[in-house]
Amino acid sequence: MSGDLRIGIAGLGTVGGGVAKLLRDQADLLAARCGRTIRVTAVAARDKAKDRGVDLSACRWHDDARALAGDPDVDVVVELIGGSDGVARELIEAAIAAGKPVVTANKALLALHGTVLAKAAETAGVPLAYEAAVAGGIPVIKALREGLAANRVKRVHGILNGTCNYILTTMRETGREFADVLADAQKLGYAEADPSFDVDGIDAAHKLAILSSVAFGRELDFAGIHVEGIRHVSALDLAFAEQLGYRIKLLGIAGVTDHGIEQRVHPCMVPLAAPIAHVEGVFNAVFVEAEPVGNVLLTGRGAGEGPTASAVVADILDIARGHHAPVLGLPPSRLAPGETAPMGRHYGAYYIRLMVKDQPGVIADVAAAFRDNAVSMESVLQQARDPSGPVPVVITTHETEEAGMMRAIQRIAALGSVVEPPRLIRIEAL
Ligand SMILES: NC(=O)c1ccc[n+]([C@@H]2O[C@H](COP(=O)([O-])OP(=O)(O)OC[C@H]3O[C@@H](n4cnc5c(N)ncnc54)[C@H](O)[C@@H]3O)[C@@H](O)[C@H]2O)c1
Ligand SMILES: N[C@@H](CCO)C(=O)O
Ligand code: NA
Repeated sequence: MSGDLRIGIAGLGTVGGGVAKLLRDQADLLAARCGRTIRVTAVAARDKAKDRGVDLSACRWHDDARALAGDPDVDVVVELIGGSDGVARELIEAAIAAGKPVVTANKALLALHGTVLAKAAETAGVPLAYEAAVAGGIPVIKALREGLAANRVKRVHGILNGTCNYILTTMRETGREFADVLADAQKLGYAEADPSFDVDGIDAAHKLAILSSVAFGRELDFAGIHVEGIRHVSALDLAFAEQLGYRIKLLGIAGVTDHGIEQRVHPCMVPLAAPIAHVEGVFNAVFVEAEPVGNVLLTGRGAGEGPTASAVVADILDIARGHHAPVLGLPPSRLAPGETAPMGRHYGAYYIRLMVKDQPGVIADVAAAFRDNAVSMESVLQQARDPSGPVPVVITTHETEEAGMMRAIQRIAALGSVVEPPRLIRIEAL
């Protein structure tokens, strides 16, 4: 493919608008870097009159985004609509069938259908590029698929959702409430169209499924991921964590274990000594442990117009240059099956937050429940906050056998002096 590279963009929202602006603003730099002029020739977007800060009046406007696949003036289809099925999926399938390269930022679609789409793209001999789908502007897919391709990856973990990291950071720094800070993240264009995907950990799990596939050479298995979100993390937990020398982060963790590949997304107590504890705001981070390279930490903005547009346009440049790596890092026939090992949380250290009545013997009852189930407590913090209300009590444990921990928690939850369900956050020694 030579001459001008003609782009069709579906979706002109936060990311699509940013891509159109970046292609306009950096046209000369991009042409110099790939030896071709890249121009937008067709778009499909709702609300044609909406001002996106870029003049697209010369483009062909399609009412049906799927028509971009058959548009003779489009060489590359860029899908920035979102959604794990429907038009986004049909557009990508039609583009591949038409022999057109595809660039997408759609982690939901790839997490659920990425293996099938990768096989279709490889069969058709066309690129399916998705750098923007994982960790926004951080080039983590290219790092794993190219820069680290000579390594065996043992574990990847990271902060994969900018909205949650922005919420946890801002709540801790300002004391503002969850709902208030989430509204900010939406205004800033960080959150998904349905923000429950962010706060319930689903978006991070979408990305972890893709990361795991590329890192460990296996088919995607989103359904196998253990997922918890951040709704139950309170301002109290954030303050206690700081006092105890931790930061609370929503982490995605995938690693090779003796019973297969484990994949999990949940809030974690991260020691302040760990670099990832200091990745704040909308920033993401991906920590790769591999041989022979050792540890690699990549960090950058994981959401927002500019960082995401940067990743989308990088994929367009690769296509302009004729770069074409296997979609998931390996030819589909070489991918291992995707099934995920059951959650191997047999041992772990935990932070437990209780809300108890201010009455004699409460701590003794709690301690007895832990003692009788062989759970070793490391620290106990009790701070009377509201004289008329329940008292927060925070306990951290040493590494302990999880079954005993769960028996102790059940016994504690049944105590008449415990007025709310105990809240647990796993302490991750990263
Ligand atoms: N916002 C981010 O920081 C970010 C980062 C990485 C990846 N993504 C992904 O990029 C994609 C787009 O995200 P966004 O933040 O730009 O969302 P958005 O809601 O701002 O934009 C999506 C746009 O697509 C339009 N649209 C929806 N259905 C359409 C259809 N059938 N035909 C034409 N237009 C249609 C909507 O009107 C909207 O303008 C999603 O898959 C998202 O998960 C977003
Ligand atoms: N809603 C996503 C956008 C980037 O994928 C996030 O907050 O990380
Ligand atoms: Na990325």
